Amino acid sequence: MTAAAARLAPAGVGTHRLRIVGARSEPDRPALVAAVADLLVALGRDPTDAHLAETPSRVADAYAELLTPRAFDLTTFPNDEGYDELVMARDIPIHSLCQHHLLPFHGVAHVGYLPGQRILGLSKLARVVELFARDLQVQERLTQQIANWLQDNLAPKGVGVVIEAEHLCMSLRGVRAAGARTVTSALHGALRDDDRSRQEFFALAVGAR
Ligand SMILES: Nc1nc2c(ncn2[C@@H]2O[C@H](COP(=O)(O)OP(=O)(O)OP(=O)(O)O)[C@@H](O)[C@H]2O)c(=O)[nH]1
Ligand SMILES: [Zn+2]
Repeated sequence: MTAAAARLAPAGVGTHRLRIVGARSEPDRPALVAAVADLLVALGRDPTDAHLAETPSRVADAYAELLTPRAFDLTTFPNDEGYDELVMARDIPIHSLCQHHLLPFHGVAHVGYLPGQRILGLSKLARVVELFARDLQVQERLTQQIANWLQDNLAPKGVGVVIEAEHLCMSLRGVRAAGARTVTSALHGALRDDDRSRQEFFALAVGAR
């Protein structure tokens, strides 16, 4: 998925930076523009209408933006003080596109880890969420990808991810269960295997509301 195939050395001194670039193929813009123009015609609309004339290119740009994660530096620092409690970023806004209906799902992600030899720049937790959310997704895979990636690239003692999201395909159409939120989780290391750490993670992630 990313250029971060090289695992960050878990030990070592100083600040480490690893450039992360989403490696997904770029959408074919001309094909996308033509497809949206066809969609408008199929919907019985006049594509020369002043409001619709530029819609195919706007929609193409919108999809390209929604499906392209921003590149970032994965910055880590030595855990000099041996901090050994959870680091938790709660309520990270998350937006993605449902793979089944191409409609948005959105909500919040709670991402935590138990540091090993290095700690992560805090903003990077939200950046890793975006790295995988800007894709055609199902919520279960998205949750696992974030947890797996952090486990592989940060080598912490444990990682936990919870996502709470509303799927517009479930609220606007179909079953029309407006307000229903789907909750998924993925755990690694001590957050999966150690009962106390696991309970603490879930208490911090979802218990405090
Ligand atoms: N597991 C999972 N299912 C999802 C996700 N997003 C959407 N879906 C579901 O994908 C399913 C597709 O089912 P289908 O029966 O083929 O589609 P449909 O006829 O449009 O289904 P309804 O939404 O029930 O009208 C639906 O139940 C959606 O709610 C997701 O992130 N994870
Ligand atoms: Zn859907």
